[in-house]
Amino acid sequence: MRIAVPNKGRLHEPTIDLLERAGLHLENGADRKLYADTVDPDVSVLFARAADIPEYVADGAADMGITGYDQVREARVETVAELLDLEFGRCRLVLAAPEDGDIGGIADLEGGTVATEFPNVTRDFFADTGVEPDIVEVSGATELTPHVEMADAIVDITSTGTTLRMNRLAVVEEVLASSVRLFAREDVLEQPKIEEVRTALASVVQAEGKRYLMMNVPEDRLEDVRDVIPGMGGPTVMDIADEEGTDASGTVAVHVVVDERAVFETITEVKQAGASDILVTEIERLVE
Ligand SMILES: Nc1ncnc2c1ncn2[C@@H]1O[C@H](COP(=O)(O)OP(=O)(O)OP(=O)(O)O)[C@@H](O)[C@H]1O
Ligand SMILES: O=P(O)(O)OC[C@H]1O[C@H](OP(=O)(O)OP(=O)(O)O)[C@H](O)[C@@H]1O
Ligand SMILES: [Mg+2]
Repeated sequence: MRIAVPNKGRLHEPTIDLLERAGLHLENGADRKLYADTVDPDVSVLFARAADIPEYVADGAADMGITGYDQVREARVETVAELLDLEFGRCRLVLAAPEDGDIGGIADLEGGTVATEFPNVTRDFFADTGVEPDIVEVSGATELTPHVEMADAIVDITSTGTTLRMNRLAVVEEVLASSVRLFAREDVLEQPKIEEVRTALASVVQAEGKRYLMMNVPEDRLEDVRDVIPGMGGPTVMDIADEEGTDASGTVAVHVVVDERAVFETITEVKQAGASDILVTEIERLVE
């Protein structure tokens, strides 16, 4: 089983990091080779350009792929299926035009020109609108084209909006929302390894933004503590043995997974409800 992953650019590092955290440590691949092995003898990695990955998977050079949804859509591959949203590399493809120009809406582009690195996505977008501008494919610096009379508008990636602003361009319409996805070729979907890899990566995504809380609670305050815990699926409650090894301590240990954003409030509330010795830890993986 081979996974194609970005060889450079902004998706490379986070993708490698995700594989590592999922337990798929890379081996023999640190020196910018084309392939790397992983600790799992049945899983190897192929490094490719983010834009080429969907095609590599469709053609059989790899079985699974990790790249932006925008690239999957642009490649128009029909034989791959999405398995998982990896929830990083979030960005939008937008139709944008000069702030002070005459393009205020899609209709203003009839007979006009749109420059983009994503001609297929752009064509599909306009096909639904009934407006038919010329589409010019460029391979970078798309934001400059409206200022050198090459195009009336562009379809390009934005996330913080800085690049658009710097080039005095304003969003006319959103074309596509993207994030990085795990996908596989349809003819290998039934292979058990695919599900193993999906589960491992999903466990990392699941753990992101979650914290593990442990605390001691007097048995007679347990209900009060339980009432203020927002945990997923309810807390785990365990007896604590006292010095003689019997469980007569009257105290229980409560463990719970909570959303990172709820940690601060939860600590205050469980403390008021009688909990003590509260411990907060990160979660590496969470297999559901
Ligand atoms: N500003 C951004 N914020 C978030 N995600 C982005 C941003 N720019 C690009 N991406 C995502 O990363 C993918 C690859 O972009 P990146 O810039 O890393 O590669 P690239 O420009 O194709 O690299 P290269 O051309 O050097 O191979 C995009 O298809 C998109 O999914
Ligand atoms: O909304 P922003 O946060 O400004 O991000 C948008 C920019 O990010 C990407 O470029 P990147 O930085 O990857 O450079 P590249 O053109 O070399 O790929 C994209 O092509 C935009 O130009
Ligand atoms: Mg880029």
